[in-house]
Amino acid sequence: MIDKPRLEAKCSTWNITLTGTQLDQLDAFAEILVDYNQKVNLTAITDPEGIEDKHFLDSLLFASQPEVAGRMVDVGAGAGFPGIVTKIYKPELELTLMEPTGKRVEFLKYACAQLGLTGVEFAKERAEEAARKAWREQFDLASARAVAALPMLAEYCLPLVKVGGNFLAMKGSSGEEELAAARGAIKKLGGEYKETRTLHLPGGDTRTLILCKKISQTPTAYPRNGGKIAKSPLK
Ligand SMILES: C[S@@+](CC[C@H](N)C(=O)[O-])C[C@H]1O[C@@H](n2cnc3c(N)ncnc32)[C@H](O)[C@@H]1O
Repeated sequence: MIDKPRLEAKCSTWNITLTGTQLDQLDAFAEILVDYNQKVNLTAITDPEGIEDKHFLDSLLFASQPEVAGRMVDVGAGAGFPGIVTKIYKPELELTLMEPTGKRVEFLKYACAQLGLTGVEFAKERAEEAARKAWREQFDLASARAVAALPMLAEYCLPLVKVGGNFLAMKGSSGEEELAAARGAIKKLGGEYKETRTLHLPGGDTRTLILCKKISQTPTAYPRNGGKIAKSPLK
C-alpha cells in the first residue's frame, strides 16, 4: 500500500533507518488503518503519500528523539499516532496507549494484535482521570499529538510522568505561542521547560517538539477534573 523506497528515502534525510521488517509492519499498518477506517472514522488521511508523510514520518521523527525510551504513554492515542509507529521503530519500548473512546481502543487492540506487537498496554481512560489512579507518576515519557493546547496538555501529561522523566509534546507551528501560555502550568505541575525542536515536514507542515523535564512531584491538587481544565487552563 505505501511506497516503501519513497518512505525510506524521506527517512534517510533525517538519518532514520528502517529495517525490512519495520517497513513491512508500517505497510501492514497502513492497510489495517485504511481498511478499518471504512467502518470506523479514524483519520481523514487515507492516500499512501499522506499516510507516509503526515502519520508515519511525523511519528518516526518523534520516535527517533533520544528521550523516547523506557515506559511511555501516548495520551489520546487515537488511531495510533505517534504510539504504534513509535513501538514499531523502538520495539523495546514499554508502551501504554491511553484513549478514552471505546471504538478507538478496539482499533488499537486489533492493529497491535495484527502487527504482532507485544509489550503494549491499552488504557481506556481520560488522562486526567488516569492520573488519579495507578498511572500517576509511572512513566519515563508522556507524549501526545493533536489532543489539546499546551496549557491543558501539560495538566493531562505531566502528572503521569515520574520525577526525572520527560514530557515531549508534539505541537504544530503555534508551538512557541502555546509554550508562552503554558510556562506557568508546567512549573505548577512539577515540570521544567528544557527546549524546543522545530522540524519541517514534507508538504510544508512544521512540527514543534517541546521538551519538559519532570523535576518534582505534581501537587495532589492536580490534575483537576476535565471540565475545570478545559474551562480555566492553568496559568
Ligand atoms: C484528534 S485525535 C488525535 C489522535 C492521534 N494522537 C493522532 O494524532 O492521530 C485526539 C484524541 O485525543 C483523545 N482525547 C481527548 N481528550 C482526552 C483526554 N483528556 N485524555 C486522553 N485522551 C483524550 C480523543 O479521544 C482523540 O482520540
